[in-house]
Amino acid sequence: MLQPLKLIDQLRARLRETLDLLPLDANQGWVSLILELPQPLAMAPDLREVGFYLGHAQRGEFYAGYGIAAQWQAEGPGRLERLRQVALTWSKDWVQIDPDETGLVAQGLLGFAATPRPREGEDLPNTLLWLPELALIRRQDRCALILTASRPITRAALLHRWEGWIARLAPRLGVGTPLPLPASVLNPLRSQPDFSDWSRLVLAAIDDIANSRLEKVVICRRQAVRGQRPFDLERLRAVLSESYPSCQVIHIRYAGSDFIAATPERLFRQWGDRVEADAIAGTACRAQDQMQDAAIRQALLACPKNRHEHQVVVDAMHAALAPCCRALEEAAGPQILALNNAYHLQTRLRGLLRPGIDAFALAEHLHPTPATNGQPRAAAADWLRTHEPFARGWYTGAAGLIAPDLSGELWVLLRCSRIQGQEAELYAGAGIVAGSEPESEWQETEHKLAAMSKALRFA
Ligand SMILES: C=C(O[C@@H]1C=C(C(=O)O)C=C[C@H]1O)C(=O)O
Repeated sequence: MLQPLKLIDQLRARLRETLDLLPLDANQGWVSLILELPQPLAMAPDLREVGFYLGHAQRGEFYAGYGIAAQWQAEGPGRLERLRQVALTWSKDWVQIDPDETGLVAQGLLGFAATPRPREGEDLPNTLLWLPELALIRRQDRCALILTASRPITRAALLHRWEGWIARLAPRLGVGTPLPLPASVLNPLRSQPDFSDWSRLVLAAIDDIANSRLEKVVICRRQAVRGQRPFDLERLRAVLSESYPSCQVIHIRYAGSDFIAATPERLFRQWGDRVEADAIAGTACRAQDQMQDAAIRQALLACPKNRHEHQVVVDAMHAALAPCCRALEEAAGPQILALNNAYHLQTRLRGLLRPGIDAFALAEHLHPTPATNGQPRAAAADWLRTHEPFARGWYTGAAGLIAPDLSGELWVLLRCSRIQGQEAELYAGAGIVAGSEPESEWQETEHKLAAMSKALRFA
């Protein structure tokens, strides 16, 4: 890695060399400058200000955004369509200059809460589309810095802002990935619902399933914990990436609140006229012992209750995608998705899209799937609104990157936590179908909560 000072000088010089390429006319819109970084980065630093981070260790990718060049918010029915209308202007109003021919593009973050109706106690906007002022991107071995601003803007103002970002970022680029701290103790605070209310909820759901009002509903818990030191989010990102390399680590810091997830569940990826979506439902906790672990895997594949719970999700996602696609197929399955701590059943759907179907339209059709809400969709949402004792916020919502051509990839926000200083609120849920039992579903949520709580102990 270059010495920080040298890097600052190099980036400043490149900025001054390339600034004249930017069209700073009086037109409204945005402008981005993409500058290649001389060496691949191991990680994206947390500059401790408003920003977001999406990283996938196995793919060797991250996209970190800092500051706000532009943002749009929406809520209520039609929330995604309203933001889609904004993003449709990107292709003509967002000029991106890539003088180093990196082939990388500036993207926006799209994120949204579980339901379009905001509820009290939610601290992130219900639906948010966000262009950061500075982004660090890594794809395979290629790394770039992307600077973005709203137009019109003068060259002098741009230089001042962007040099400021480079000065703040460059000294942090040479610093390696933070190591886990010695394990500390987490004290559990309240769980909403507690076990007895949980049992009542699960039994009520099973009743409504027996009465054919529902086929499946996903009931969730919120568990508060207190650590012995303020959590270090940069370290937490590193611990989560190391522990769950196939998961997408998503960190959003906005309006003084930190939301972080390490999710195994990709809602979809869309590029050109293609879409891939993953149905993930059906869970078993893994064992240390290899023989026992192999038996758990086989038992999950053969378990009628889990297969049914999974199939409900596959069928609903198939039905949701069908109107968007001119061809749609699902892989033979289900397959096993193996995480460090759990096995899930997974089925991949692949489709060829009809013209005009972009990432916003796919999000609108697909979200929420019965993996996190239930089936039928509206009945399950009503049931949860009247029964669940807290606002889910962004938990079971989705987030991901959207490119200027409105293609993108969204991840379901699971295995996540809202963090404030030394306290964290963790979320987890379990799918209830005929044959579910309160005790084992509670154990499943305990296990899912542990994915985040274990990592928090080292941060
Ligand atoms: C709801 C959660 O997970 C979802 C529910 C699953 C299940 O019930 O088997 C499995 C994966 C996720 O789709 C969660 O992690 O909180």
